Amino acid sequence: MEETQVKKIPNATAKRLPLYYRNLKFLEELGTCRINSSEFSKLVQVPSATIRKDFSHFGELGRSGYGYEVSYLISVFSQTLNVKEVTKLALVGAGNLGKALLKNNFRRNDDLVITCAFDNNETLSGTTVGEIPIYSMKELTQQIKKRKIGTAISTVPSKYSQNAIDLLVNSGVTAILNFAPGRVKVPKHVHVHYIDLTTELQTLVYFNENM
Ligand SMILES: NC(=O)c1ccc[n+]([C@@H]2O[C@H](COP(=O)([O-])OP(=O)(O)OC[C@H]3O[C@@H](n4cnc5c(N)ncnc54)[C@H](O)[C@@H]3O)[C@@H](O)[C@H]2O)c1
Repeated sequence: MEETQVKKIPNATAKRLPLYYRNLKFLEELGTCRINSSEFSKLVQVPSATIRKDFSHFGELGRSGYGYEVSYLISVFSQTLNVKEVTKLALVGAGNLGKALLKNNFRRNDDLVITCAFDNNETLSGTTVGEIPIYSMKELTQQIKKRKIGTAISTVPSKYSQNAIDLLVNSGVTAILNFAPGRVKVPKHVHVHYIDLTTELQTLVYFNENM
């Protein structure tokens, strides 16, 4: 996100920020993407002119006639309030590598957390790794939507990963970290990053032997 030009915020505005933030998170939970100042005014019980004035201290946050993007307001206000936005992730393919990632669960990074996993091996469904539940693939769409997850990790072997990734994409996931080397097809709005440990190691060995 671009740095927003924030001037010194008046105390009265700063005091209202937590109220705005709490209600924006509430709107986000409801799936509201955009809101104008008069709608927001009814929710927070602050005059819309005050809201517009308050928001103006953070630069150009919205457009007249269009309103404000809820997610953008949240990201700007969370910086000022120093609130950490946690990215919730899903994992598909709870095999050897998948379980290792679930056990680790980015414990050194508070901003990333795997909250659920999926596997087509029915014997894994209903089990947990630490506190992370493993669901069957039949439950994937419902869980991803309910948890509002946009980013997933796939540790499904290449041979089967297209199926798993199609289901993720059809459930609303737009960013995927794929540990299987086989290339998958996704729509343009979806980003896939590949982590190929074999290639990384071969490159390392090459440099070790030739440099
Ligand atoms: N294990 C490692 O150290 C390691 C390291 C680097 C890369 N990889 C790559 O990661 C991938 C997984 O490796 P692994 O060792 O964990 O394999 P694994 O066989 O232990 O696990 C794969 C899991 O995927 C599940 N699965 C298969 N098809 C599925 C589908 N269509 N939908 C949902 N789940 C499905 C299986 O039930 C299984 O639990 C491979 O492509 C491998 O090359 C593994």
